Amino acid sequence: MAGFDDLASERSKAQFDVEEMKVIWAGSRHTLEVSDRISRLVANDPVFRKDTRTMLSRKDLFKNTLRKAAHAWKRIIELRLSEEEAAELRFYVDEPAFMDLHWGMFIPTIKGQGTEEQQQKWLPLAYKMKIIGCYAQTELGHGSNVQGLETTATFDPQTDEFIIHSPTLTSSKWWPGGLGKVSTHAVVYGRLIIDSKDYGVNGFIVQLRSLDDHLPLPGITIGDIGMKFGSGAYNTMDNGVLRFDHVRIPRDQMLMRVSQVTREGKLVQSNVPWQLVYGTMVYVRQKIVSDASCALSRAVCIATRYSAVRRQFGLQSNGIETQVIDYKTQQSRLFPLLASAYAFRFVGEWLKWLYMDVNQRLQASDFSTLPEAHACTAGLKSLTTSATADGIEECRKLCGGHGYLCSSGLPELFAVYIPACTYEGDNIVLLLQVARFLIKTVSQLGSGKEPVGTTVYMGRVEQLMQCHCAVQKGFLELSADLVQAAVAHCQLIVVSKFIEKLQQDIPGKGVKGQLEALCNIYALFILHKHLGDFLSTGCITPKQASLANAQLRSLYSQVRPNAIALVDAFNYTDHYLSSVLGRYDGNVYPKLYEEAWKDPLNDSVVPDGYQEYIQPILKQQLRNARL
Ligand SMILES: CCCCCCCCCC/C=C\CCCCCCCCCC(=O)SCCNC(=O)CCNC(=O)[C@H](O)C(C)(C)COP(=O)(O)OP(=O)(O)OC[C@H]1O[C@@H](n2cnc3c(N)ncnc32)[C@H](O)[C@@H]1OP(=O)(O)O
Ligand SMILES: Cc1cc2nc3c(=O)[nH]c(=O)nc-3n(C[C@H](O)[C@H](O)[C@H](O)COP(=O)(O)OP(=O)(O)OC[C@H]3O[C@@H](n4cnc5c(N)ncnc54)[C@H](O)[C@@H]3O)c2cc1C
Repeated sequence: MAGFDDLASERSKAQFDVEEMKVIWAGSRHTLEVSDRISRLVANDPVFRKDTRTMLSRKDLFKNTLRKAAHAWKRIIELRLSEEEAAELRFYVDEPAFMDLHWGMFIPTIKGQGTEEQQQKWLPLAYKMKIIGCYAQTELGHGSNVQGLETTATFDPQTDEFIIHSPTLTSSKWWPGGLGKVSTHAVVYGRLIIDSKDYGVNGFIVQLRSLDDHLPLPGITIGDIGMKFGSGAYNTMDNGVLRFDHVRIPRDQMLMRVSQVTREGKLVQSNVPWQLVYGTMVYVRQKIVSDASCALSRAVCIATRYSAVRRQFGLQSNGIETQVIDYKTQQSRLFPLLASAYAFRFVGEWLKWLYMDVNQRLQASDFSTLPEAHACTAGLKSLTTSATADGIEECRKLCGGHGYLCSSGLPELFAVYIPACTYEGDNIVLLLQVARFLIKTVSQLGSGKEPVGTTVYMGRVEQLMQCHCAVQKGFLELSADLVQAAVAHCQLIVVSKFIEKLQQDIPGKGVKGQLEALCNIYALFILHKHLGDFLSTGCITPKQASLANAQLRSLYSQVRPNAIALVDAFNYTDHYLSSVLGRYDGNVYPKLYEEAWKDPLNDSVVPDGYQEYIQPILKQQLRNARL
């Protein structure tokens, strides 16, 4: 079989130990073992099939999502899976659902912003799934501007309660995942009001639905906000709308690690920075960076395997056409994405360490690295999600027409992924946060502090910042330029962390050599993409730019024989890839043909509606012709 032989031949060319690269990609032998075992568990369970998703109605799609979530939970209990294994199971089930927000936001918020007593009360309920929570911050009128939220939480000293209320239409909670149909509770962000004084935004635990009949509690109006982009995609998630009509909660349901309200209605600030109220967003942003490397690697795996199977033009002496992966244009589009997937994987590993380090410091009341953690998580979330969304679309185009079929897996992957550029912080708004951090850093440079990083990339950031700061105009006036400097800063971090990864012990024949090539491809590709910055800031000369481009082309030739092995190292099952084009065996054409006939439109030879609407036209034309 053509495709199968092509991939088998490609795999025989590998110049490095793929099994060792699998360990590097997974992070450790243990993580690889868990990931491999759980991915196969999911792939072999018929309940977790994904091929019907785009053909179901919204209600059937959502019911099936609930069925999968219940089955996942049952398997977690039956098999006594650890939280690590359960998270892997959620990853390979590969379907946005309320569980993401319950485990990924509701629980971390209580852990990060609740007192010890509040954690002891609420976490056991949440861990045992006796309650299901969501993160209700965004409103119809405000998402980026958290300090602009309108929901109120007014303290009533008479009854020792907070009154939660939606004073305007725009104060309706809007978007929270899991809110629309499933969650029984929410962490609700609202304005703390005591004696008519507004003390800004805090988090409050509010029960939304009865634990008996799941009906909304008194004063609660709640529902789904409607269909979103694509047919399957994120429509497995019940993003919801929620309004409060003077709903009362006990005082002890305000999350009080950052600020406390006493029985007398006095606000007491604890010794932690108020920004901890934003702490969950930092946590999720660092997870989103890891998710970006997964989504991009998935698209690159599909496009790389297909590029090795697809032959077009270029008849060779043996009468066979040329593999499209051999075209330099295909390589110049595909290999930087392959390098980016590895780069984002390693910067995601570092960011996870940074987040854990910040949290350990917080335990010791050391808040010194919180600003850097915010800037890094915000900036890298923005950079990696934008590059990944664009990269998935590029992979679709790299697969030609077949990339546009749902059976390629790429349209669905794109539709599910692209909200990552918006949720957890609009990417431009987050880059502006990085710009603010850079301005502060540059202003401190006079105090003898030296920036660290690779010379050319560091010089680009410094020069971009100096130019902008030197102009001494207002932040808003310069914001479009400052975003450019923020991107440069984040790209510096990605390159630096890739270089640091290469300085670690990397076992396996040829593994380090391949990673060095990918690191150089990423660095030179970004340099080429932003050549104007590097030249205008004098970081490199035109001659150096030309040499860099030549080196990039040479690196593509170095990666070419290893491309299939480099994507095999992601160790994705065909079930997870869910792509006829990205099959491990390369058996593309027979499977494409087979998939086509599964479409419901082919259930009947003559389609519904033909006799009713089209045949009369033809008959009328025939009658006219005889007249
Ligand atoms: C056993 C079973 C297990 C089953 C397994 C399941 C496992 C599942 C795991 C899944 C894990 C994760 C899921 C990943 C997928 C996620 C799915 C989608 C989720 C989407 C959720 C959301 O979208 S939630 C809402 C997000 N909203 C935002 O991000 C809002 C963006 N806006 C802001 O962040 C802020 O408003 C702002 C930063 C833009 C502005 O802040 P502000 O208005 O306060 O003004 P300033 O800019 O002046 O900031 C004031 C100072 O505060 C500092 N700051 C700001 N933000 C932070 C922060 N986050 N942390 C720390 N510090 C911050 C800022 O720097 C200023 O400081 P100074 O300069 O010193 O004054
Ligand atoms: C799929 C999905 C899931 C979500 N899940 C949740 C959830 O579980 N919980 C939750 O609370 N929220 C959730 N959200 C909401 C999400 O967090 C917000 O949509 C996001 O924070 C962006 O805010 P916004 O929608 O108000 O956009 P806006 O901020 O209104 O952005 C609109 C445009 O204005 C620009 N803009 C805004 N402010 C500035 C500025 N200061 N300077 C320059 N440009 C600016 C933006 O760049 C953008 O181009 C979800 C959203 C999506 C799409």
